[in-house]
Amino acid sequence: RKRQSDGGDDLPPGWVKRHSKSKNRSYYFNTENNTSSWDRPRKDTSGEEKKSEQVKASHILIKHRESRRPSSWKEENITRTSEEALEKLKVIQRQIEEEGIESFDKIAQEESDCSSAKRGGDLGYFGRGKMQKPFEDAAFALTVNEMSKEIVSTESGHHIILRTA
Ligand SMILES: Cn1nc(-c2ccccc2)cc1C(=O)N[C@H](Cc1nc2ccccc2[nH]1)C(=O)O
Repeated sequence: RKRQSDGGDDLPPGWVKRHSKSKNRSYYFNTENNTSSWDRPRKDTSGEEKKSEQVKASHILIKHRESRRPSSWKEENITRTSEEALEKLKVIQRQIEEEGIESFDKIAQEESDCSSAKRGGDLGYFGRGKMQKPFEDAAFALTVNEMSKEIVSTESGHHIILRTA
């Protein structure tokens, strides 16, 4: 039997690449339903098997001088350093841990440098591919009503995240 030259690693499940002696060319055979095709079957890219899952999250963002946009509703020109922003967010995080998760909304309104502050930091629902990757990965790793233990850093600054749905 001919070894699969391409390893068949990007063929959909069940499909193997074979060689037709009579036609002297490759063809594809599906060992699950015994169908064959001259054309290489494509992986299902409709994404139906990809989870179209969404999460809902709120966050508190503290920006710094190297933030992508070092300005916010709170401060026209943000000059604190990244380290100072981190320290400021750690204090906020401890305050929420002491006061309880229900204080997140109020504290976000007062402290967050994101324009979502006016909504208690609520960003609404989002799927993968929408937010900056470190933020997305952290948000999708949380369970509902869980607040990120680690501070998450993106090009916008430093965040704490609360997943709400
Ligand atoms: C993603 N997003 N949603 C809102 C928002 C949502 C609801 C109501 C008002 C604003 C603001 C933003 C946004 O990007 N804000 C940026 C800051 C920022 N950068 C982020 C990176 C990841 C997640 C949220 C983030 N927010 C800004 O104000 O400079």
